[in-house]
Amino acid sequence: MPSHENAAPLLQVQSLACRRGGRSLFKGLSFELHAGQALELHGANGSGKTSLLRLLAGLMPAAAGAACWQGRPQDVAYLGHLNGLSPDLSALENLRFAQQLVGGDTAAPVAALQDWGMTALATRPVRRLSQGQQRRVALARLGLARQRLWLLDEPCAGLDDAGERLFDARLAAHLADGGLAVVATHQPLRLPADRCRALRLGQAAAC
Ligand SMILES: Nc1ncnc2c1ncn2[C@@H]1O[C@H](COP(=O)(O)OP(=O)(O)OP(=O)(O)O)[C@@H](O)[C@H]1O
Repeated sequence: MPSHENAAPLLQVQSLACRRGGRSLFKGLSFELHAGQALELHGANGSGKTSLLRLLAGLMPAAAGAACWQGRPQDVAYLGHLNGLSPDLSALENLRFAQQLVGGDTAAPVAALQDWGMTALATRPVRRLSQGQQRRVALARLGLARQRLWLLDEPCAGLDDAGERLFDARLAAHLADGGLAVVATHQPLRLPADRCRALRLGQAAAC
């Protein structure tokens, strides 16, 4: 990263190994990420992208090696395949609940839903939103806590073209603000080359 290249990396992964179901998914995995950088994770179904994100989020233990985050633990946001929204609450109620947990600007949930083109649907129960609309709500919530490290699993799943462009803009702004991201994706991220690196995990689709 131009302005952060000489700074110490904020995320350091050293010789990381992961086993699931008695099988080795990867081992000897090492990389570093600086402020303003994203790492895109590629690989076949079952190659271990979600597992790596869960390791980085501290949701499962590594078989060997270490992932060291230099920031505060609460500065890490994980968005998995599931959106983690309360289906009986509206989009706005979900975001207001999330905002109350972190404090800060009480107007932010309304603004976040507006940013994601969800104003007209803000008061509809989440269970009555489409998959793509629910993903938009989850991504709108992601920006509320202003966590520095984003761990995202197929963030654009279900999004239409306009939604993907919104995601591109939000991710670029997050990185420009000194944030970091590790993103499992089957599509290349549309980021400037100096912002983004790629890592491909081993083949495992039929394992
Ligand atoms: N709870 C579990 N217990 C045991 N093995 C699991 C569990 N969850 C996943 N696995 C196995 O771990 C391997 C890696 O799964 P993972 O979800 O990390 O892959 P992925 O690269 O994210 O796949 P996809 O592209 O399909 O989302 C798979 O072979 C899967 O069968």
